Amino acid sequence: NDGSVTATPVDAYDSEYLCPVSIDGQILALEFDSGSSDLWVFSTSLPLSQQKGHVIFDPSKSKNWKALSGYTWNITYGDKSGASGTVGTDVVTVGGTSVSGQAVEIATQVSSQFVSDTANNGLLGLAFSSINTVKPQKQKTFFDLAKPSLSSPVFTADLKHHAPGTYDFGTINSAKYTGAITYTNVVTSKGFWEFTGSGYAVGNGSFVSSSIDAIADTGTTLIYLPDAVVTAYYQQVSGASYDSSQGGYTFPCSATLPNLTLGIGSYRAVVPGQYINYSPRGSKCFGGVQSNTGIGFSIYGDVFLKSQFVIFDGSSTPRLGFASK
Ligand SMILES: O[C@H](COCc1ccccc1F)CN1CCCC1
Repeated sequence: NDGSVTATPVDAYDSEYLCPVSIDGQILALEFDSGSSDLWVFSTSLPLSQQKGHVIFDPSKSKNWKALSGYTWNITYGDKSGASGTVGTDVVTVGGTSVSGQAVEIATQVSSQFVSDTANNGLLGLAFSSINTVKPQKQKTFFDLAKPSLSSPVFTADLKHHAPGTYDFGTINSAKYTGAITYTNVVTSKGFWEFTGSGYAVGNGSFVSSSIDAIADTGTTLIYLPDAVVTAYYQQVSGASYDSSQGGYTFPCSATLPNLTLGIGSYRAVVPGQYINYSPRGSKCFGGVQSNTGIGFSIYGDVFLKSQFVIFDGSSTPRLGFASK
């Protein structure tokens, strides 16, 4: 049974998007993350100080809860945030899509970034199950468990700028995009939705062909690209500079930002310049495009994804589809 769920920006900067998820009737707002593969929740097993302000899952109140004795999980994300705990299974419903036997990872410890982000009550991972962190046996993602019941083994992301969007499971809603969908192959060896971009253009400048190894990551806020692209971009922004104290490129908040075009095959995905004015930071504004140095690949995060209609095709040959909207 196909489903559709609203993805609501957590703040005025679209720093993350949260979706309501039902765990045997207990509804929590979770961050859908195509860059990881664990479904974990704030729980009654956390210290009270870490529970404060969050919606808490209480397994003792769930009729369908089955503890997995001796199973544990421990995850560290790219931004060094993390969480860990124990595991059970339960019935998990997202929009109209319900799965039973879903591994629900109960947090017994979460890092300070999660404690302070009180709108976020956990994550629903949508990357490949190969990178699920549960031991002694890794567990399947919601998408993997839902696939057999979906009309087609896909989910789509229609995130929006400063507005609620949707994740759909099982169907590609042609009312949500314009023109043709361009598909590109995915490499799953790192467990991510990883693909090769074909190049970039800054503003009305000419397109530069170059292979960009990237992942499509709904759990990452910004776009992280090779230095050559990032310097070329901010050269077109008057007053822009790399500010090591802020950890990235900043510019005067009054600056006019050029569009950034990112190639996917022959398709040209246009990120509006205004999406790249991410947020005020100190006396300047912080850029939505930053360097991928230290990450090992590029990340097409929410600043990019919200400019597109994106198909995550989980068929036997996984691929990503992109269309304008
Ligand atoms: O940790 C991510 C952002 O990390 C970016 C990233 C992704 C993949 C590899 C290396 C990286 F730096 C954001 N969190 C994910 C879940 C909560 C927020």
